[in-house]
Amino acid sequence: MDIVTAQEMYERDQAAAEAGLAGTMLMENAGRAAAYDLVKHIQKSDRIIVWIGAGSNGGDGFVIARTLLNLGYTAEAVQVVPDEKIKGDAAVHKQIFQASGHTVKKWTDVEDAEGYLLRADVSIDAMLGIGVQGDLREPYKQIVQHCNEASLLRLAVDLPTGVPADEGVEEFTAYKADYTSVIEAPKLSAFLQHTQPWYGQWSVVEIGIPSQVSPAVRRSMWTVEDVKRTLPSRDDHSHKGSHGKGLVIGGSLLMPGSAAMTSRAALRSGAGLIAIATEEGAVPSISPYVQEATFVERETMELSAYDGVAAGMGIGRGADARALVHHVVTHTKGPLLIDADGLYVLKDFLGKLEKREEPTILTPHPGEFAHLTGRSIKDVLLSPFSLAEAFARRYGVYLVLKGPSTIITAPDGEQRVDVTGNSGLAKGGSGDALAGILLTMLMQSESMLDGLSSGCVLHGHTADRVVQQGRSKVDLLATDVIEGLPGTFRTLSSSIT
Ligand SMILES: NC(=O)C1=CN([C@@H]2O[C@H](COP(=O)(O)OP(=O)(O)OC[C@H]3O[C@@H](n4cnc5c(N)ncnc54)[C@H](O)[C@@H]3O)[C@@H](O)[C@H]2O)[C@@H](O)CC1
Ligand SMILES: Nc1ncnc2c1ncn2[C@@H]1O[C@H](COP(=O)(O)OP(=O)(O)O)[C@@H](O)[C@H]1O
Ligand SMILES: [K+]
Repeated sequence: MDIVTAQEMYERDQAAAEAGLAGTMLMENAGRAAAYDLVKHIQKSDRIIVWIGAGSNGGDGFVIARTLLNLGYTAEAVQVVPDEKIKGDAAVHKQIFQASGHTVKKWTDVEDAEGYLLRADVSIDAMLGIGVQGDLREPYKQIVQHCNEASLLRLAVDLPTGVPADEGVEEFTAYKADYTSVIEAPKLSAFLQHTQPWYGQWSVVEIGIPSQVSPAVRRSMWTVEDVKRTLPSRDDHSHKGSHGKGLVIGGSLLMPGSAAMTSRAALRSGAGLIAIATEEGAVPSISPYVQEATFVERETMELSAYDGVAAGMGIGRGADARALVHHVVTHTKGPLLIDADGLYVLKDFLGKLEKREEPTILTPHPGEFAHLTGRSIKDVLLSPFSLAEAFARRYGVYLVLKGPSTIITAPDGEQRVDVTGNSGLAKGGSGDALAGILLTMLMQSESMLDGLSSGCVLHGHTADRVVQQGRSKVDLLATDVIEGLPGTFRTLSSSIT
């Protein structure tokens, strides 16, 4: 499913119009689709108020109110702006609403809002959508404030009023939705840490824009269904060499667990062979947890003997670590993933990545990405899509920017978003497990972007499954996720069980 900016959404609208789908038709589709989606959250006995704003989001509101009334719900349509502001397609739908025998109520002052809210169980926000610019003006601001304070169910259409569609906007006032029925495609703000909570839960309704005429967007969600579709199959005649021979360069005397978890996660994800290059003194602490792995000495490791290398977890941030990562970046000829401490020390010679001919994969969380880019974490969280794209293009790398919504960017700028996972993963070790899964995926997948995207979903989806099946978000450990992988593989593909 594509993820769009406001501009890209307007371009779709335009393409649909050129294909003959008039704006009024699209608005009818949008309103009806949203109404049928929203009623899943409404009881027949609920009293509903539909707030209608000045633009096309308000137009959707007239269609929604008419559909709800037709279905036998008790709904009031409240236009929050003067009549002259209702124009174009929205005016057509207002006309149809009235011609259907319904009355348009008006919001005139703040007491009105309180009165309406006192009588309602459910509020549907069809005030503003992707057209919002800057902070809310009156009367929207007051109405939003009253709605947010009232004890009722808050639903929204397309976007909660006031939430910007795009990234980069820090300050805004917005309607706090419990659920949002998103029109046609999710907007960037549905995935950002500071805007996503305003949506509540959300899902997307299809409104009839022919996908063949929609301008291509190189940004989409990657889901469990996509993993099922693209997961590498395990050939009956395969041998261990067929599934990838990987090297994990990680761990140290004080941080042995990281290398153990990355290696174990790689093996649990199907890697054929895993070798570990760690500090000699750490070997006895690591080997009991991954009996299947072999060990190689860091001084003599043969970097070109592997189908994939993952480096950096638990190596520390001192001069030795820096020299190690420098050596690895210079001499590894195959695909190379760098994580954790490796990213920290990489900063001084990032330029070297541009010269690599085989894929480089960097897997920072926002703090590590801020360090790599010299930006603040706040900036990273405000504009992760554009910063990730610029960085991936500049250094020619695959960038996995981790978080509740993980953004995977290819060197050509194509982006995927993984929304699986839960706050149980916000715990040391989760990133190490992910690095191991990704190491296997990068060795086995025909498409690097598909493989990395699937690796992120395998990780998050497994955490979700394990939490549903006995663990909680409080006690979940990275090792639980690793040991949950077999269950995930069993549910994903009958050909591998
Ligand atoms: N493909 C599409 O683009 C479709 C869009 N539809 C709906 O149309 C919406 C977009 O319509 P519009 O472009 O009219 O945008 P909006 O419905 O968001 O409204 C824009 C209006 O709000 C006013 N406004 C902007 N910022 C404001 C602020 N800070 N305070 C107060 N008023 C402000 C503007 O002056 C303008 O009148 C979508 O969100 C969706 O709900 C659907 O009807 C059908 C298809
Ligand atoms: N609240 C959350 N919801 C979903 N996934 C999360 C959440 N917090 C963290 N994660 C995931 O957990 C992993 C954490 O990685 P990282 O920050 O590198 O952890 P570590 O410090 O353990 O290496 C990432 O895959 C990230 O997407
Ligand atoms: K809205």
